[in-house]
Amino acid sequence: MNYLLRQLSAVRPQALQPRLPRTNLLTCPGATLCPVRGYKSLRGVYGYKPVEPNPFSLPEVVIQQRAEESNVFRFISAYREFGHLKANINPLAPNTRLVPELEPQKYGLTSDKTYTIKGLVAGCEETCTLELLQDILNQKYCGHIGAEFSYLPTEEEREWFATALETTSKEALTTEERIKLARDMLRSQTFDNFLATKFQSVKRYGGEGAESMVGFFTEAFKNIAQDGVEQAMIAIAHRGRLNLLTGILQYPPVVMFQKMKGLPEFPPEVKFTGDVLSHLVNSVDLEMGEHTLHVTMLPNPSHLEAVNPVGCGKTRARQRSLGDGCFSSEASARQSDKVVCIQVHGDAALGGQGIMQETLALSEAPHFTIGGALHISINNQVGYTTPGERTRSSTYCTDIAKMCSMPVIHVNGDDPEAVVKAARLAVQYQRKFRRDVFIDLVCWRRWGHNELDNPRFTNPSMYANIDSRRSVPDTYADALVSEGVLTQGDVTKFVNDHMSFLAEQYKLADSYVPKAPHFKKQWSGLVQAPGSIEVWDTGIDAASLKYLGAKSVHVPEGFNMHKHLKKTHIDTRLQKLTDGRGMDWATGEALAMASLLHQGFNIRFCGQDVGRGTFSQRHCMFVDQVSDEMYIPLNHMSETQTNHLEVVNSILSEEAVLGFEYGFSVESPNTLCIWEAQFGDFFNGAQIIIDTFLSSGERKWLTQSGLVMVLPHGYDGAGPEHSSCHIERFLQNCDSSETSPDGEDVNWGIVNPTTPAQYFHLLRRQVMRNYRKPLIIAGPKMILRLPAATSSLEDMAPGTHFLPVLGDKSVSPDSVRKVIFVSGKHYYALVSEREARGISDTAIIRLESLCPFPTKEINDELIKYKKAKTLVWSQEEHRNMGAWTFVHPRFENLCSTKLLYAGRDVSGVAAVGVGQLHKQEIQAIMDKTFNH
Ligand SMILES: Cc1ncc(C[n+]2csc(CCOP(=O)(O)OP(=O)(O)O)c2C)c(N)n1
Repeated sequence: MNYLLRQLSAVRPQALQPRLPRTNLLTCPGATLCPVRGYKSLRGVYGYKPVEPNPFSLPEVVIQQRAEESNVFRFISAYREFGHLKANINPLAPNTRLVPELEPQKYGLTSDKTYTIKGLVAGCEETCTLELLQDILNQKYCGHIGAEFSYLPTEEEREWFATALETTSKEALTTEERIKLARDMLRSQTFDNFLATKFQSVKRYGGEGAESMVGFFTEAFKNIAQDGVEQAMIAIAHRGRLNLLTGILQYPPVVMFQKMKGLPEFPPEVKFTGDVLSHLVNSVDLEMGEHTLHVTMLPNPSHLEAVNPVGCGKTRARQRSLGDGCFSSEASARQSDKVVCIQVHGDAALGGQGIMQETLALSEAPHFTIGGALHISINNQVGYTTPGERTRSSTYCTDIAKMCSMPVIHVNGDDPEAVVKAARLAVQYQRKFRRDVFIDLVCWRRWGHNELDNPRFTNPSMYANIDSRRSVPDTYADALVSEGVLTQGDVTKFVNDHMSFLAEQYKLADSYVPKAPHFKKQWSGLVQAPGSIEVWDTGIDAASLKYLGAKSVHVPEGFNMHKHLKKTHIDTRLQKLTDGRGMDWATGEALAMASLLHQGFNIRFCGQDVGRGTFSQRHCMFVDQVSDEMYIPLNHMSETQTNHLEVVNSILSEEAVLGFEYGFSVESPNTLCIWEAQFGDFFNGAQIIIDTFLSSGERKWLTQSGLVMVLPHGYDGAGPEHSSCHIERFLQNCDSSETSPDGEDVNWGIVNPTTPAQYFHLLRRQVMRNYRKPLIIAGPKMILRLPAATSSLEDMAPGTHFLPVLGDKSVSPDSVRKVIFVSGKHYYALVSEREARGISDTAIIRLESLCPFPTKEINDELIKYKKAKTLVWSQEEHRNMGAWTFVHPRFENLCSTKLLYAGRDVSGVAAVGVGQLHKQEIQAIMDKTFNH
């Protein structure tokens, strides 16, 4: 067996050395508390941009002009609100819609008069006729750009948007910009054509019909870089992804080609399973004139829109690491606004996937805000085979944006210059107001869902129309040629040059050797997890723990503490720390967090109501009972504290929030990221994130995450829901072997700890190891305060660590005839029952770790009980649930042990909803366990 005991001092990599040496902890004066900063801690402002009094007011002269021409202004306002309905944004059909709100007679305007529009429409000084006014407004509001902004939350935003939109329509692109636009689109088209010839059976989800999206990207990159943004984070699905990667993000086509030939993207020495072509990524520095913009494209799963909250979480983590202080925060952990998240949607996915509702709901919520994202919907008016109008109930695929009053700019994708202008406008808005903004790029799709798919079976007339169309790049190039901006020779050269480049790359594909992944920047010092089992010393001396524990409940003078909390939480904790024993779960957790903060790690603890704790157990933040101010003691441990606990009482979402936390964790390996479900079973709302990122991300993309999921679990009569965290589903989703002992290189850890000290060690180990693995913790409910489930400071002392198996010290091995194996809080029920039945020949052994499966530790226990005749697995879950189906084959194969089963029968429901039945079932489990 490959089993290795590692001492922390011997193996802790240099890069992860705590910034405060351990000796600092030892010299902390356990009894005296350092003075703390003032606690005016900006309730609800943590992570927000500073709220300033809105200085905006319309100039007097404008108010007067509007008053004088109030009917004209009402008419103009109608265009601002409804003009988009008349705009020519659909390249496949002219807009013939009648918009009654835009009829001038409704505003008392007639053709026989002239009207003063000075000050009412940007850039217009004229006095004009109704017809001229209509022309001006139609041109500004109903051309190839139509925008929705009348619902923006402030007058300043609405006024700004109207002026910006009215001005945008006038701005022309420079000759240089136009040539670049033509060249970029021709390259995109050439890339698609090249693949169509060389890889006819490859699904590339090409950009044909949507090539003007490259205009959006280049313009957005240029504009944000000019505004001082240093990085862009792109969350994108399949459509046009490869074009973007090779065309703009400098992804070497050779790597893509070798992948298309079926070869792996990583070298053979790394443990990985790889991913499909349409999920490839790149991270690159783009030179944008005087500015450099670092652009990162995230790996994504096929599950559409799932990547968006992940992109937001990763963006926030990067903003935190760059912290230049744009966003203020509770404990002076600062957040930069130098990173912009760009989310690329499909129209059907955007209209249908609920995760977008959740993601947008995060956009301005404390602890989640990233200063506004740029969104673009590649609206090709069809989803797979389903025509656009059947993919939603709303007018536009972007209507979800209105949920959070975000502006939407609809643009005709056949007009690439309009797309560039739309991008400019979107960036200007995002930079000015740091809010999300959407572009709806209305375009079409040349082929089926992929290039092997025939779209004409289901959308014949649409495709008759599309088949008759010349491509957007060709049409645009033709226009520039006819205007004399380009020659036909220039166009041919653009195409040929790119074709030659691709052909060269193609030749290199067979001899290309994939590069070994390496851990860079914040990942330096980390490695892939070893194939053996390691033990990390995560203990801390008692004096330091007492000091830190006292800090965890310390509030400044003058803080109005809730009286009950003072008695039951603070005084009790202080007393237990003094005694050195009786530590409850929340104390173990607080000690783990305090020590990690002290040792140079940040912590982000997220979930619904985590600050107080669902079971009113945690109280890692206190609220002043007079002022409502929030105070987090662990952020005020000393004057010089540099690391922080971000207590994230999240919105009521599981999927987007977990995605966000995953994104944060992959960006920030030295932050302990914890997501706690309100009750364990609520994780199922986030199943897509769990399956496609958390459990599989490292295997697919070599991306490590140390995210901890705490899932309160346990049968306590609470009914079908709230009882089970369905640990069987996590076990089914792990790659622990049934036939050979696991190493640390399993895809994730799954544990069911039964003491605060075990939990303490797990949390500490999570960031102290030199690799990251997601950790699933079946968390406590009733044992949060169970006297039998407490720990002493000795259990956390130097030299101690997480124990994958807890043996039974209460029995003498020679007298044992039966061994019961159990995992989780059911242990305490078994111990009570054994006592009640007066049994003395039965040992009860706890499996605290399920994955990696603790083969060695189980065998070590089994060896002690040579006279045992009966070996039982006892669980409170149903037979088809809990850990039974997982442990059963492993006990047989790895421990040569046949176990009897004692637990609930199979069921399709997690737990009964009738108290009497619940009790009967428990009795039956106890009888089976002890009578076997
Ligand atoms: C959550 C989810 N459901 C179903 C699918 C299967 N699927 C792949 S692409 C697609 C259509 C997407 O349409 P749209 O969002 O308009 O993007 P487009 O492919 O047209 O660019 C569907 C249904 C998926 N990938 N993800």
